[in-house]
Amino acid sequence: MRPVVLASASPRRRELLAQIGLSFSVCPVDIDETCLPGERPEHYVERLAREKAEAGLEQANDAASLVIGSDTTVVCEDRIMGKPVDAAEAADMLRFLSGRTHRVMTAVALAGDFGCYARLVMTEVRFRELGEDEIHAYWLTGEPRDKAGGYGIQGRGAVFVNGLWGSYSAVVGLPLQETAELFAEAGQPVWKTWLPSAEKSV
Ligand SMILES: Cc1cn([C@H]2C[C@H](O)[C@@H](COP(=O)(O)OP(=O)(O)OP(=O)(O)O)O2)c(=O)[nH]c1=O
Repeated sequence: MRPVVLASASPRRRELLAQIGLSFSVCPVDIDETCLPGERPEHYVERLAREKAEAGLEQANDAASLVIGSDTTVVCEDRIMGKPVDAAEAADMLRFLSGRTHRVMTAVALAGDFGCYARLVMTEVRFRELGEDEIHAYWLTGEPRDKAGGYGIQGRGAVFVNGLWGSYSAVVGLPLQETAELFAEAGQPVWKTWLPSAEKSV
């Protein structure tokens, strides 16, 4: 397997990638995440995932590296939600998501000497009705701060969710099945890393 780099500062993406058995290094990148005028959310998330992967490849010392970039955005009735900047914005997002079904859009991109491959994954998540007191208490836990839509399904935010259709790992930040697909497309199937060393060359 070629050297794998995760171009992300997200601890969730790190945990998810480790889950499928890959060895990798982490190299966060700093890109402009401004949405372009009139840009559709699905184009926006895929563009950012590609830009993160490509910026990571530029930073990597090894030209043989495979670099992963990803982006997650919550979309509810054409409202695009990134990470809340403060308590008021977080509460506003959660009030809007309350009792509704929203879409979590996550794109993953893999950049290497072959170019850049990407996948866009859409997952529907339904929230039950939320109360003002729990919205306030949830902010105080610190969990909403660094998460798109102001919640984390893998944490306390799980108690808000009463339905999910699609990819759980994509909601948390990295769609694992699609990530493995990109590695296979790049000629580096993930399952080969699971083999004991003696069988790796087979
Ligand atoms: C909806 C949802 C999002 N999130 C997180 C995943 C992402 O880390 C974050 C969305 O922000 P992103 O801008 O996609 O990613 P990031 O800034 O955290 O990391 P980087 O750009 O360096 O890769 O929201 C959860 O952890 N749980 C959830 O349920």
